[in-house]
Amino acid sequence: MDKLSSFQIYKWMLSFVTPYRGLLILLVLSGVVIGSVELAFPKALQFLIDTSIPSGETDKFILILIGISVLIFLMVVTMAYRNRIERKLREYAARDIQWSMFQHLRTLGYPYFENKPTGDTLGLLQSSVKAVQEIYRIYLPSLLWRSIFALISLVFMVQISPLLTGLTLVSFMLYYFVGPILEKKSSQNKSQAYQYGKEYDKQIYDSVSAITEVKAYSAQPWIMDNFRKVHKQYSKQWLKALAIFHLSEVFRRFTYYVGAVAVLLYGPYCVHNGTMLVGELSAFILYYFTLMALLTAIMTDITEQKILLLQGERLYRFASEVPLLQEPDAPISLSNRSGTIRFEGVSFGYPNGPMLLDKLNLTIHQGERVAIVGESGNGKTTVMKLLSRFYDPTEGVISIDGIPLPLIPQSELSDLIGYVFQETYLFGTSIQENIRFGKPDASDTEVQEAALRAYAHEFILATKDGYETEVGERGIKLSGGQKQRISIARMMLKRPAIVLLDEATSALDRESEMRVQQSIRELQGATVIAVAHRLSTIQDFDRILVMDQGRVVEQGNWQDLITQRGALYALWTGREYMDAQ
Ligand SMILES: Nc1ncnc2c1ncn2[C@@H]1O[C@H](COP(=O)(O)OP(=O)(O)OP(=O)(O)O)[C@@H](O)[C@H]1O
Repeated sequence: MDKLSSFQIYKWMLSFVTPYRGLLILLVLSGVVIGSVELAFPKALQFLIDTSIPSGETDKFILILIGISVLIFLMVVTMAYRNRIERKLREYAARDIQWSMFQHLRTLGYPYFENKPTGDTLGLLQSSVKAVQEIYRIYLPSLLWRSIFALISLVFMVQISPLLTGLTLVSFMLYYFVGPILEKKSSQNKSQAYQYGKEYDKQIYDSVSAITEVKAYSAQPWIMDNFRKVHKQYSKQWLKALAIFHLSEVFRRFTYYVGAVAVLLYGPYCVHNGTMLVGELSAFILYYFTLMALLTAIMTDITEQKILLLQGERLYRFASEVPLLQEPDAPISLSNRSGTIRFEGVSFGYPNGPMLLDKLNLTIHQGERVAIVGESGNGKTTVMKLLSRFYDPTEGVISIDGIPLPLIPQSELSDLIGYVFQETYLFGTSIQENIRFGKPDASDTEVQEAALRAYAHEFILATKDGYETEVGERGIKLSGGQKQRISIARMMLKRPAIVLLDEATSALDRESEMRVQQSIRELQGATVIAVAHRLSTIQDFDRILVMDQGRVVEQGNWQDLITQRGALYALWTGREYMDAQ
């Protein structure tokens, strides 16, 4: 993995602020106004001690006080204005980064989700985004105003005594010789602690999402044991990181007071030899303490931001992740027609995996009903995934109506295809909403018609609230067969031109399965491609493809292939017993 500099990451994080540079400029200007007024007080004190008191010119001092009162009023108004623009700036940037990450996640597509644990992605979109948002909400505004105040204080200090200013800054610079070493050590330890924290988040996610398995296997002690181990490492690492962090804090304070002692020793000497007035020294000391408080706070901000940079780096890497599948530059529209599907010399292997499909050639005509059969794990589902363009082939071309898939807009392809997956995912909402997912603008009647055709209507009516029944998280309150029928109803509602059924009826009883098969048969003009292990369900398909080792080794209708006594016959006789069950 390339090493990224903090500057690179910080620049990227700040890019979410640049669209609001107008607000940023206003924020800086208001900071200058507020800082100048606030820091005028030591100057007024200096005038009082050096000029007003010795000369007895109280009129002038009263005039100055009136002037300061006007400025204070101006400052209070500016403060209210500054708070408003600061709020806008930080909330806009925080909103934009969250939205941008979410949008990016969508473009990454299927391969990303299949290869990244969900816990990781959730952690990224929740904790990392939140951490980076703190930069806009806390650190950036405070760094801005602290830097402005520090600069103004420094200007006043130099104006009073450049020599004394140089002397105090030397003590501050002392921190830089030792501070960065401690800070680096601290952030390395915190980085390690974050890694353990990530692992901890992942374990929490896994234990919640696999609650059924945990219960069924009485795995609670095992889970708790793992938790304890990771949590122990996590808290130990944090304690270590914090210890080093506090050591650097102590050292910073030490340098702070070294400077103060230098001012207290050298300042009176300057007054004594007449190079400085008492009022000037008093004002200088006030400016010095203000400046040091600001500089040390800036240092703390920078150190704390460094820790957030680790989260920023995770997000930056995520944002730089190039989608495996790109939208076409010059798309060709299919206009919702399907046509002939062709696989020409298609080879494919999953990233970092062995080759699965080996120069596969396949033609499926519009309206044809084709079943793909074969031993488990030999690539049947993969053929469906490639046709849906979840992945691109390593070699060869897949086309619909002569147009290669990469040239078809992804949204059109999704509209064209209705995929009923091996595992049904239901959202934790009502049955109705879960079916409507297939066509968001469908009427209630359309939803019910789709449910009827998926042979789901009757069981839905038998549930407590009918179509309004909540299915629980991931549909936990429904049986496997019920979930499958809802998933089929979704597809029926969508009425796609190409229907992909991956073991879509495997959890149904015989009667439900026959009814659903009949409805699928009635899908006018649709091309149907089905993967099935229960061979009895595909006997009336127009064509059966038998796959072995990434190739189609046999194809034809049921009768011909069984008579031929080849690969299908071998599968059939091997599975007769299973089918009879
Ligand atoms: N996302 C993935 N990353 C890596 N390997 C994968 C991925 N998905 C599937 N595989 C592997 O690819 C091979 C083929 O999987 P596929 O799901 O296409 O088989 P299948 O013929 O449909 O199996 P089954 O009949 O059991 O559903 C399997 O060995 C599987 O482990």
